[in-house]
Amino acid sequence: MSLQNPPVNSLSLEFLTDICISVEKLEMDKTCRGLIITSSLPKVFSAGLDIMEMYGKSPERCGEFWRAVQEMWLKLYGSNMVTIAAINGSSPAGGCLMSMTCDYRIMADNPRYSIGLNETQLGIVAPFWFKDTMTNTVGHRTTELSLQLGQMYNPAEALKIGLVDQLVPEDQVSHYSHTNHDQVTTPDRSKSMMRKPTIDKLTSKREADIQNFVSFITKDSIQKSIGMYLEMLKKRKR
Ligand SMILES: CCCCCCCC/C=C\CC(=O)SCCNC(=O)CCNC(=O)[C@H](O)C(C)(C)COP(=O)(O)OP(=O)(O)OC[C@H]1O[C@@H](n2cnc3c(N)ncnc32)[C@H](O)[C@@H]1OP(=O)(O)O
Repeated sequence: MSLQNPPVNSLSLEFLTDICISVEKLEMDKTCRGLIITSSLPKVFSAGLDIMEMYGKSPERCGEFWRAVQEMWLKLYGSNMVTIAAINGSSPAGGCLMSMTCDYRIMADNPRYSIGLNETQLGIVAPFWFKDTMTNTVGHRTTELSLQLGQMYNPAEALKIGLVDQLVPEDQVSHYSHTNHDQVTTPDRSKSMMRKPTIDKLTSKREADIQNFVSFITKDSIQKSIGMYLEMLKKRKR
């Protein structure tokens, strides 16, 4: 599955819906042995959630958006397929979350790229299931530090903390993803055994999580923080 939503593969409601439909189709296809997620765009795997979906939108629309974010996570984290993230560019926040849903992460060894949960930089606290996914990937202490600082990691740092499993030359990300994928035939029961408690936690609190998100994100103070962050993103370009 090659992500293609220019300019930066931000995860809008529409794009998330497309991703969910694609994953569902693959999941039902008996001939499909697994999934490699990568990006069709240069330099960016995914810029994470589309910030415009969280800025100046109605509570109803925010709720619909958040349900789609949850759905993407539930489908990928709970997938019966062998999943590999071929991270061929930067992958902040929701992009990092998406790659952490996979069984294995291969990243392009380019020091210009970064990966991590940077929500704190937007004045936002990462939701509990973002936090849980990271804890399951890199452990409690590293997650605590990482979330408190909104830390982004270059590929070497990401490898060191176990946020990614392998670094490869930029032009060989696809090759190595396929080679690794071929070595694994089918996920055994240990995958669902390890992930079930985390999945059940969100499933049982899904509606409350949507309500929390909507009331948090529509607060004036949070809207102001997001507005300032958007301004900063645009200024950085000039
Ligand atoms: C109680 C519970 C409450 C829970 C609330 C929690 C909610 C969840 C919160 C966060 C999850 C997220 O995923 S938020 C998104 C975070 N993402 C980022 O901070 C990434 C920001 N982007 C970048 O760092 C860079 O754009 C990049 C490294 C990804 C790519 O850099 P590049 O130089 O190639 O591109 P530009 O920076 O020039 O960007 C091009 C263009 O795209 C716009 N842009 C970038 N990222 C986003 C985004 N995530 N959403 C929407 N738009 C984005 C950027 O502003 C540029 O736009 P213009 O061309 O119009 O200037």
